Amino acid sequence: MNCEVNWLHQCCLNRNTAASPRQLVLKFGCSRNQRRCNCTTALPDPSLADLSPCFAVVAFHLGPWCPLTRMRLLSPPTLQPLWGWRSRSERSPGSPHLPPLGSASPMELSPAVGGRGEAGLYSTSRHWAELCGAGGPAWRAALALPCLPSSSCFETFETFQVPSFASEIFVSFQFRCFELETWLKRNTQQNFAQPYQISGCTSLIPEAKAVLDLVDTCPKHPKKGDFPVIVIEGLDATGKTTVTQSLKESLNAILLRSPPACISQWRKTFDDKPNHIRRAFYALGNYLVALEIAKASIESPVIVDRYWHSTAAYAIATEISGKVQNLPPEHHEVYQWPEDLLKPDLVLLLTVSPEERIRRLKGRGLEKTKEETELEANSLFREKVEEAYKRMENPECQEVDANPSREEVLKTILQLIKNHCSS
Ligand SMILES: Nc1ncnc2c1ncn2[C@@H]1O[C@H](COP(=O)(O)OP(=O)(O)OP(=O)(O)O)[C@@H](O)[C@H]1O
Ligand SMILES: Nc1ccn([C@H]2C[C@H](O)[C@@H](COP(=O)(O)O)O2)c(=O)n1
Repeated sequence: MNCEVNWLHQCCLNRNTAASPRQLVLKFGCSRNQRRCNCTTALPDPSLADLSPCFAVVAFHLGPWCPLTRMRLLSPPTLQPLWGWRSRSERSPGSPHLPPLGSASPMELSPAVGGRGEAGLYSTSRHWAELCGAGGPAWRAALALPCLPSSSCFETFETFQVPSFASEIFVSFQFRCFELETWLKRNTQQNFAQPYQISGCTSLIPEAKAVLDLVDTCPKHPKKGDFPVIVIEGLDATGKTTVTQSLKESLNAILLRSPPACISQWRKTFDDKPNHIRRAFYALGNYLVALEIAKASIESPVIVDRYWHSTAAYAIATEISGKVQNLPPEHHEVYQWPEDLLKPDLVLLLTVSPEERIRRLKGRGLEKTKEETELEANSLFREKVEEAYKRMENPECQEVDANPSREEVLKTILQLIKNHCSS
């Protein structure tokens, strides 16, 4: 089964989509007062997110003198690659200089005030993860002059003269995305969807092959049996494990979880990979658990601890920066269930107040995952995950107030199941 996770590209929707549909804007400016240069990138076109694996790089060509201090700037070669970008979610090991895509942040050019510059857009025929895989600063080495113009790795798309600070103006370079896309395709022979498929990284991550081999053994479109399939969703520590265990006993049900046991030994490996690869793993996990659901639901009711909605809600919340309002609008296709994935009969979303969740997390005292730490620290992220859950459609998530006692929550859920599944 070639389970693509291309839909996740949609999660890379940028807030400014409507404003400027197909333009990539790089804005450079120098300010005498601030004594530093700024570079702002905006990536208003979601389809451009596909290009990020062949990420573009802006290099800054510093002039030799600072007119303010009359000090010599950097010694030649003066072309200093200072900026790169990639998918917003990908963190760059070893590169504190690469802020998340779409964010505005000062370039580290303080000592170079006044330098005339040259900005360039470059591409790489290699995937970001591959460049970073070597231990972090590999991308820097790959960018360093004189390899830029001649490198097989990087090619120049276009370069621009950036005026000196004295003009105190900001310059915008607008690349027409269509041209950029065409150019990159021609020059890199990349299929942009490829890096988003787990198959694209089997040479980098041996476990990916093992996961794909397993998925290949799955029949396509497995059918659900006659017994109900109930999924329990929610943020961590909302009580999913507690509820699913109790439901198992009360309903004499089979309890499954996604990702399923057959791939859980590789979970740690993928949790440490760039987000899109990690997500591909979880997406495949859902397809594998679907097979288990199909078999189990022939024999008895099935309870599933997390399923597709988890993968989608966390992915959307990770990819969308800023406020909850930046989430794709309701009914957007990112909230739709994948056509080829077995659908459950009922999805229940456990919600608890932030205070109660923290109480429960503390009470549990287990080792936290990277994301759990983020969830704890970042209430905005948590809100976005929960809001994304609530926007899911077909099947939607039915919210359950899980603040009350274990017994009360179980009673509510059993009643919901009875109402839903007996009709
Ligand atoms: N209704 C409840 N009232 C009080 N405490 C609860 C309730 N439900 C669960 N807990 C406690 O809260 C903690 C978290 O519960 P649980 O492990 O079931 O959450 P979870 O959603 O499965 O978490 P995760 O997704 O991180 O595995 C546990 O210590 C559990 O005993
Ligand atoms: N089907 C799934 C299951 C889990 N995830 C991700 C979402 C979170 O990052 C993390 C939570 O898992 P837990 O600690 O509750 O086991 O795993 C997913 O994307 N898809």
